Amino acid sequence: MSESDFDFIVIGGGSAGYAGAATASRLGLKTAVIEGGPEVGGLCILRGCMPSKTLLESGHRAEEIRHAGEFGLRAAYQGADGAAIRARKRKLIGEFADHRRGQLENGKFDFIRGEAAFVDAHTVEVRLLDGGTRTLTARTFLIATGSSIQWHDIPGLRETGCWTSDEVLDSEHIPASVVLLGGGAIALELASYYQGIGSRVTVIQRSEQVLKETDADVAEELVKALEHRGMEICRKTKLLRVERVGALKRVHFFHEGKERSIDAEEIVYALGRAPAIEKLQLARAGVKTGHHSIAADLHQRCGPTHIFAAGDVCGPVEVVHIAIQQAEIAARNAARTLGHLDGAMEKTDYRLALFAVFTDPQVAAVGLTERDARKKHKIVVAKYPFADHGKAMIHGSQHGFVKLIAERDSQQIIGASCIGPDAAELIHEIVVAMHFRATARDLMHIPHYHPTLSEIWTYPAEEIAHEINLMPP
Ligand SMILES: Cc1cc2nc3c(=O)[nH]c(=O)nc-3n(C[C@H](O)[C@H](O)[C@H](O)COP(=O)(O)OP(=O)(O)OC[C@H]3O[C@@H](n4cnc5c(N)ncnc54)[C@H](O)[C@@H]3O)c2cc1C
Ligand SMILES: NC(=O)c1ccc[n+]([C@@H]2O[C@H](COP(=O)([O-])OP(=O)(O)OC[C@H]3O[C@@H](n4cnc5c(N)ncnc54)[C@H](O)[C@@H]3O)[C@@H](O)[C@H]2O)c1
Repeated sequence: MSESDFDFIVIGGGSAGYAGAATASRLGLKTAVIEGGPEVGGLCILRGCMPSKTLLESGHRAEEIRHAGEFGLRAAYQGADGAAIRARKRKLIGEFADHRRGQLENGKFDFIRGEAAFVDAHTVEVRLLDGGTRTLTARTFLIATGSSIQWHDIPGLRETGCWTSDEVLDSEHIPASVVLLGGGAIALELASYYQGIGSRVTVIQRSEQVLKETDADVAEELVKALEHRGMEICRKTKLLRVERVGALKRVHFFHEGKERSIDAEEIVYALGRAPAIEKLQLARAGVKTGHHSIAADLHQRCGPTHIFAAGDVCGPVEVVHIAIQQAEIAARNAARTLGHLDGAMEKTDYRLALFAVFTDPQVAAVGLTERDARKKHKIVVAKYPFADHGKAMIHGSQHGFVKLIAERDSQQIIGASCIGPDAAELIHEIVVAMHFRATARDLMHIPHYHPTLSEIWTYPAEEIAHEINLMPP
């Protein structure tokens, strides 16, 4: 059966897909969302941000209990109850997923459960989850199919078995020892959780720097802080093979010029994710792909002018707020293409790109890294350590710093990083400042309550203002 006449079909009902559909239907576009997963909710809710942050909260609280003595309190950490941690996670995720299902089924657009593939540039065929197929046509499309785990060939891994973030997030068993493969956000957040609740944790990262998205000094400080908590982080490694040895799993790798091996109860594979495009038959629609990903332009178009993409499926940054921003822009640009909205086509603006990692301590950054800023601008950079900041000292924080980057001529803040307590919250002050194109001097003059963690930003702001010679003598 062929049905016609959608203005906007969204493939994928995750964060990007829902945001795109909600925007399009508000603009009066006849919209359908096609969701092919067995569960409704998308990665963020079901197996990404929300479950991982729920677990991390338990790890963080365990760490606080361990430090109770420092604050004059008698408390002893007696271990974690994996079943209770999972039950809390399942309850919260169930509520978030129910809410998302309600939003998708509220009748503002058609919500179709099935897996879509292009037949041609205006037609998709949907293999319905409850059997049969449907053929749908539309004048514009949004591809928002997200990502899946990218498997690298590591000898012995398949036979030995391993966990991915999916298993970690839904297991009631807490392994006594864990080896995490990879040094990205997923590996380090899960490592931080396990370290917190008391597992012995080793991280094996290929290159020298963990968290490639950040500056080297930030990544280095994170390694120092995590190692201080007792974690082993091996960098500049080459994975060789994996095998089972009795009840344990053994990872062989090159490190510091020699072959080493580490035994652990479980291996957690976190070597990256890849765009989920293999089932979409993109060539039939003329969609541009590059290096196994969809090549979307700043209008979120990906080849044909009526096909847009948003979220993990196209990158360049695989985080939720960017997925939502791209999808909303794509929906508005689709409405413009169809004459439902006036004005020039919008472009996605990455000036305020944000990144946060919820390790203990947290890492967060906005705008340009120092590495990229140096390539493009004349800059002034200032840092201030939490170890020298009154409220952070009261807080018991020993590690971390804030870093502010300003463009020398315009004096505008063009980037910032923070590693330390509540970094993912603290960074938002700089997001707002950068949104209004504030200078370091503006930031220095904005009132900050004392004593707060937030007032730490005024120190690098003051240093930059001095250095740019804006301060009165
Ligand atoms: C462990 C983990 C922790 C994370 N933590 C954070 C965090 O703290 N903060 C943050 O910002 N980001 C985090 N992320 C990343 C974040 O989850 C993703 O960037 C975001 O969820 C991507 O949204 P999306 O809409 O692009 O994709 P998804 O939410 O994956 O949605 C894609 C949807 O498309 C469906 N689909 C796929 N193919 C088809 C098809 N052919 N037909 C129909 N439907 C299809 C899928 O079933 C899925 O529901 C984390 C990721 C992981 C794995
Ligand atoms: N807090 C957050 O916002 C958050 C949390 C989790 C995930 N995410 C998103 O999910 C996506 C996937 O995260 P990820 O951590 O899986 O991927 P990633 O690509 O960020 O990290 C993978 C890491 O594995 C390393 N690696 C690759 N091959 C290796 C090998 N053979 N040996 C050792 N190390 C190797 C890489 O150098 C890299 O550090 C990211 O894009 C991230 O943005 C975001």
